[in-house]
Amino acid sequence: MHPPGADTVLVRHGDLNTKSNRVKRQMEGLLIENLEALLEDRSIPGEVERRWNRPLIHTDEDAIDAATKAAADAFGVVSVSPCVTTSIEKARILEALESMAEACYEGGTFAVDARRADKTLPYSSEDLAREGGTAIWEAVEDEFEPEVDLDDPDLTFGIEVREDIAFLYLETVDGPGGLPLGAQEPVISLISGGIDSPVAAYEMMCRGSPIVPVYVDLGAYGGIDHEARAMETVGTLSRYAPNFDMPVYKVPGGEIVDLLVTEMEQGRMLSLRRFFYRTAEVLAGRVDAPGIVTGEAVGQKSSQTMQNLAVTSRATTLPIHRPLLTRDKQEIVAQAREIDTYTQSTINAGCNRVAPDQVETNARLAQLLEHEPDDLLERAEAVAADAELVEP
Ligand SMILES: Nc1ncnc2c1ncn2[C@@H]1O[C@H](COP(=O)(O)OP(=O)(O)OP(=O)(O)O)[C@@H](O)[C@H]1O
Repeated sequence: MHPPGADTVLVRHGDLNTKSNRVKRQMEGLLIENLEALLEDRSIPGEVERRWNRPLIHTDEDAIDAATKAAADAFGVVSVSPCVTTSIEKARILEALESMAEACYEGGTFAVDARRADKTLPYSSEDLAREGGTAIWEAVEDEFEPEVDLDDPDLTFGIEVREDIAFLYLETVDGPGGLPLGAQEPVISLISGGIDSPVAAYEMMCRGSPIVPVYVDLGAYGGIDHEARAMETVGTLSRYAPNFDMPVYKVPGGEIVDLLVTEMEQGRMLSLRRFFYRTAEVLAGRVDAPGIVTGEAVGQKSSQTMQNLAVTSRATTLPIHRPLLTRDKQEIVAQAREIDTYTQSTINAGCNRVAPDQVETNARLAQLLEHEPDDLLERAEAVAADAELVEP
């Protein structure tokens, strides 16, 4: 809930505070560009201002909720609050609290959470909290029986006093945290369109790495819905980063999958992963990406046992990042719902089964190479060269 008249979004970032001043300023600049792009993409009126170390979005009350949501979608943002602002005079702050209480308090417990940046002010945070609490109480006591609960209040009146302006708010919306997108090098993101890989890609974006999505077309083993699923999830991810182009490299993998299915029984799924990684490595060279990200998690599938991951990873010299490595499926599903990729990921893609009846859970590279087509990785390089770029 925003207070009446709210026209400013206070944006808080976390990890940037551990950086040197120079890096911090550079990353704040990126965050501001990303916030501006999100506002523009969603047609939300607003100006982003860099003040102290907090970006502020100035907008109008009609757009405040949409601006709050957009800011909470920006990577690097820890939390945001839609605020009214006043001068830093204590009397003005108390008046604003009274008005907020009259308009928004509907009974139940409340608390005041006050902070001030300037320690030379003639009042302390405790003064503000105590006197603010009294002001709120007196504003509503005729109509309600107000009760203060500092541990688990129904409504928190937030006050943040900076050098020359005070922000007042009733709501703090969590952002994804991490670093602003663009703060790190890009990463090749192997996207199948299933539940896991879009979440893994999102996690890398959250650490500042733009993703370069790669989808391997499985030919007769995939199908039109399989591809649509992958493209749509990338489309959803790109809405978090409208100022970053995210065309998908579509790799024609049908012939190779067919070859693996007809020529290999034991270890087929592992060779398929090796094919994916080598393809990703070739494309990484093209876009100067120093790593690959996948949605794999230890033990989630037979191809993802510790031993199998060790063997498949040998197909590339690039690091393979697996942000979901230790996550439970339930947790991944919950995150997919939160970031809005779940529905697309669960479209029935009707793909034909590539997995053999007998799965390998404890592969050794030497044995796998005995069964794998000799030229698999060269073939992977050739099809990667034929990849076409598709807009999601
Ligand atoms: N057709 C594909 N194109 C590109 N990458 C793929 C494709 N299929 C799988 N991958 C990549 O390989 C990883 C492992 O795939 P696999 O199907 O074994 O696992 P998964 O855990 O079900 O992943 P997902 O839910 O993302 O499909 C995926 O997370 C993804 O990064």
